[in-house]
Amino acid sequence: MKHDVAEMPVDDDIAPDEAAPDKAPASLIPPLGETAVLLDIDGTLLDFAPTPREVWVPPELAQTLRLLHERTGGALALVSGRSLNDIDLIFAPDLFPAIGGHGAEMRLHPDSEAVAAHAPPLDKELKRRLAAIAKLSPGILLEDKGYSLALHYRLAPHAEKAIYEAVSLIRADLPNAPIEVLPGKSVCEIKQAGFTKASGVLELMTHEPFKGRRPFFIGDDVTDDSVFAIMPDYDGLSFSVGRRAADVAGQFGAPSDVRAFLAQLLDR
Ligand SMILES: O=P(O)(O)OC[C@H]1O[C@H](O[C@H]2O[C@H](CO)[C@@H](O)[C@H](O)[C@H]2O)[C@H](O)[C@@H](O)[C@@H]1O
Repeated sequence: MKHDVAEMPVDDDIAPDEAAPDKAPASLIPPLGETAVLLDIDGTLLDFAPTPREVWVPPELAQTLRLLHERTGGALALVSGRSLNDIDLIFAPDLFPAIGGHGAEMRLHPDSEAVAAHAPPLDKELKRRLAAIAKLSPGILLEDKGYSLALHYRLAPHAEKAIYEAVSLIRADLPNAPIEVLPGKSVCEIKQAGFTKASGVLELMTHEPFKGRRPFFIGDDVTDDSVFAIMPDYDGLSFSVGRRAADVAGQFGAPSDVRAFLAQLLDR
């Protein structure tokens, strides 16, 4: 069966575009007191790991994020497909402002509760049917975020086609269900419709301390494209990682380059 273009999985081994600069000059970024720093997590700040729980936050990165958060007056946010709960476990003991679940959740200050939970949980019966897809092969991992379910196949790459076919069949049975399929890097995620990372950022930017600042966003995945597209609305900038995306001011080769760039912003 042919995948819908919008549902095609994403290759995370795409070679960086040789014609594009492989680094973003720190001089493009306004002084930190005027900037909002918006950062995707997996594949941008952190190297990919075989499973979602195996990622590692280098201590130098944690320190860089703490200092950037402080020097921007709190205007640093993680913008992730992960749930807020998961983000907090990964970066523990640090807490940062964050948009989680591709825009389903948002927290403006490290010590505040989530101010927006835009998504109801996925229908239980639907979730059961989707979860059964994991039985197609050993190595397929389920990640349940409540408002979405992710089927990870990094450990079972041969199962990619079968997963997308099984998801398509379930969707065909439920043409009116308010859900969408989000292809990611070695993951197929089925989420409630009606929110994206961009809708999360649009809301975030209406609140202090983000309001009125010039943001920059760094991301690697197709789910980050929606945020790249809205940065010009704020006179902001976007940078991609590992690929040349539309609307970006530059690109990084790998997460290690992003980490070095962020540290460099503190030295100016
Ligand atoms: O928006 P992001 O912060 O980039 O999050 C995207 C997804 O990241 C996680 O999955 C990905 O990273 C895992 C760890 O490296 C990797 O094993 C997996 O193959 C990747 O798809 C996370 O588990 C998802 O919930 C996020 O949506």
